[in-house]
Amino acid sequence: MTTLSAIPIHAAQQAPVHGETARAGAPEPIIRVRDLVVGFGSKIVMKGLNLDIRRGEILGFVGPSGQGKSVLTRTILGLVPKRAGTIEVFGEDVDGLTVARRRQIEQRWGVLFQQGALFSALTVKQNIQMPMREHLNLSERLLDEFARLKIEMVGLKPDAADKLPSELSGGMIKRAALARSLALDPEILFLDEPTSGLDPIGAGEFDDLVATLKQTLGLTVFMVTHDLDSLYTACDRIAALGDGQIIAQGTIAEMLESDHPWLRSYFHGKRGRAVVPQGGRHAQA
Ligand SMILES: Nc1ncnc2c1ncn2[C@@H]1O[C@H](COP(=O)(O)OP(=O)(O)OP(=O)(O)O)[C@@H](O)[C@H]1O
Repeated sequence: MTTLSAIPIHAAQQAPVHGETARAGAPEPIIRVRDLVVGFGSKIVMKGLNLDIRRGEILGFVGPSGQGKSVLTRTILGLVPKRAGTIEVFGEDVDGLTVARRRQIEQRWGVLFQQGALFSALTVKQNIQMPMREHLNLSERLLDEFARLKIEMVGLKPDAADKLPSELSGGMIKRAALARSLALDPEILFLDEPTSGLDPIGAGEFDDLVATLKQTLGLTVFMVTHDLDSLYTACDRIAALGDGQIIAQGTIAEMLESDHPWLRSYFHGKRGRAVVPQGGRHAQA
């Protein structure tokens, strides 16, 4: 690593923010959702949901299809309006934020949406640099150096920098999109089904990468997933959504003990049973 690689973008570019708590001493949880109600027309998707995302954890978020996992993510990100309830991010109620403060907070999270979302006309390097250009005022030399670091961080070869998304495999696209979500050195990563579309080996490698990044960068990760392997190998805790509320949360061991019918069929059904013997790397976290 070069000396430059040790410089966090935050330190170089972002002035301390009023009321900011230092990263190491921040209060838990990093995100706190209370009594959340979200709906579209007459359809109510969140019915008084409560959830904490704790600093430094990988929280796997599961639940039947169409129950609102993506909607919750998008609501926390401010992309879907809520009807009631509170969302606190980094200890601040998002309802009270000024536009400028909101923008500062948005720089502290990275998002990897399910539909990849790399710009097809831009190279990997240009994709990664896009959030940096939008939020930071860096020289071209620093932009190139930071993009190079992000590419290295996600395990892509340096020559991926100048490739277009169409020249990459599915796994490489996921890694490039992850590199872009890390562009601003976020504290939280939101991953929406990050291993969907990957073969089991590629998915396992991606899970390992996320777990490694969590350790090395001190990230908090909120991961929407249907992937049982991810729950066993990467997640510290799991929260399950059902009928607009959290029906259970805890370690994989605790989820396995749940009597809830959906959780029983999810974890103890045919696919769940197939995964159990190979899992457990993080089961006792
Ligand atoms: N913009 C929208 N307008 C109307 N309804 C919406 C909108 N976004 C989501 N919904 C509805 O909200 C519900 C929850 O959708 P969501 O995509 O969050 O489910 P999910 O749990 O992530 O599903 P999956 O596991 O299949 O990805 C669905 O019934 C969906 O049709």
